[in-house]
Amino acid sequence: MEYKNLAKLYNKLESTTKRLEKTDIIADFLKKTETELLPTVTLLLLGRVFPTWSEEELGIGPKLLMKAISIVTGASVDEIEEEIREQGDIGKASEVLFKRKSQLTFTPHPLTVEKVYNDLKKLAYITGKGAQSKKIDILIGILSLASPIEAKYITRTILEELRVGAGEGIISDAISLAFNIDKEIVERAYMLTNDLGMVAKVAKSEGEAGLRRLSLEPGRPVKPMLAQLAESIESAIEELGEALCETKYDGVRVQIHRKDDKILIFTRRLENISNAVPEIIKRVEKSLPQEDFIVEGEIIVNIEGRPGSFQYILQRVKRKYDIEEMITRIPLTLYLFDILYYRGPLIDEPFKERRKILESIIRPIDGKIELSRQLKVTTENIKDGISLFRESIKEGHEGIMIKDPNAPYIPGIRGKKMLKYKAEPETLDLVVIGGTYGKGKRAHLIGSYLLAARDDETGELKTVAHVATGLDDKTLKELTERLKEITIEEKGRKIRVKPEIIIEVAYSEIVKSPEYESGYSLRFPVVKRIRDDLSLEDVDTIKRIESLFKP
Ligand SMILES: Nc1ncnc2c1ncn2[C@@H]1O[C@H](COP(=O)(O)OP(=O)(O)OP(=O)(O)O)[C@@H](O)[C@H]1O
Repeated sequence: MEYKNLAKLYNKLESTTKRLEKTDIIADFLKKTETELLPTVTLLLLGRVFPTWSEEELGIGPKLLMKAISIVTGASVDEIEEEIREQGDIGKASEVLFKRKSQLTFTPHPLTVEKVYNDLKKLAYITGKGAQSKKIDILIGILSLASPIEAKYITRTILEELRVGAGEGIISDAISLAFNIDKEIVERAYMLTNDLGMVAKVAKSEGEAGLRRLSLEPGRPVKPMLAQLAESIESAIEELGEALCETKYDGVRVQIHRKDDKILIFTRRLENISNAVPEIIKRVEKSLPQEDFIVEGEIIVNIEGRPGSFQYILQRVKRKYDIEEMITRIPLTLYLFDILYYRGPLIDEPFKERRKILESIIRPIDGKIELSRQLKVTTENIKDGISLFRESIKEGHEGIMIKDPNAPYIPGIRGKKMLKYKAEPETLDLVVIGGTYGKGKRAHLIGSYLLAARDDETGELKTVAHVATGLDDKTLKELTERLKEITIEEKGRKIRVKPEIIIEVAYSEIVKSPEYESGYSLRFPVVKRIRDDLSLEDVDTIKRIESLFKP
């Protein structure tokens, strides 16, 4: 397929903000796409080259891309930066620069979707000496064949900021419309496989029956079921009638898969961290059966029997070297709390049954791999739930989870079947999209950060607040360096950055505000921590902010 067709599709999508129109446009396109190409087209529509759970990353920053654009168009890097400032993003700037160039040159070969996709994929595998120049060569190879409109979307794809407002929800609806299959069936197939490309392909080639056959598979991570905040322990238990309450451990959520002899550990953003925590793999091997399974739990830092700070755990899961040393320096405990697969999928089983299965197959190892502490609480013994909360806090944990014993496991959904109650007030996970350099002595530091939330409908990022408190000087320096790397626009003291750093913020109150694109803002926002364990998809949505807003 010619890439021109995809570029035209992106352009059409950008010209409307209406969800239904976008769905129609995509459905039409998917119908016309050959079956084999559907997985590629679906990924590119999402603005990605690799699925979210893949370990591969494009790894191209704005600076490298600008260099390639400069070579292809003849414009200097300063001119490109100027154009980005003027147009507001690298895509539009490239379109303008390529238009200027194309008045001088003539493109002989049309670019194909396959070429763009395959060449971009190659970028992830180039490492070592001379990597930068090899990467530039590939970028030049693609861009020198691109027309202005193609350049607009290729550059945006490379920087992972496609901005055409086609999120997973819209694409899932479009698949249902294109191939005339019930929305719920498409959604469920996506929920179980986590692969919209495969869903599109099966929908087209095998229809509804094919989608119904798709299921959970050990080795392929699924999105975790998320929790809502409980107003109070009492109200949560009264609403559920009966609940299974558990200690809420503050670490990293992991989904552990055993497929044949291989054990894989994924984080909540479905990142594969198996190599970083070999001791956990060994313990899982020892204490769970030698059969395929998917279990879930929380890994926490255990300093002589007390939970250690969340920041330590990030040092462990992000680590790529000196792992053996880290095992003794930062010891970990795994608490298992759910099971999704064992001798077949279990997600439709009620939680109490899943827990029984988990209990029946695990051989706990004290302080190394354990079951989450759990207690059955009904309206008759609410005080026991409250005691569990108090004890958990006293021991240094975060609070408790309050779970519906009869609920199935619903991947990727934040619902009322699993509630959390914490000692500290709720926080928001927001992405940094800009910043402001300080003045005087602090002119070299970015001291204030512009934060955005996600629009659930379109996937667009919308501003919510500036935050300037809560960071120590060391973190401020580190963050400044990281933001410099991903700066895409600079105007005076203000910068715009590629959205990738996620910050957890506490606040005193959510208020309505016309000043920010989301329509809301935060009073007294304070940075709690940097959440390198989250991805853009985990950024809180405007809907969530709305639900936390108390008029
Ligand atoms: N016993 C437990 N059962 C379920 N989840 C638990 C348990 N202990 C700790 N957790 C953690 O609590 C999280 C549930 O809260 P939520 O789904 O809202 O995630 P979150 O957005 O990361 O919230 P938070 O920032 O409060 O952890 C789970 O993702 C998991 O990481």
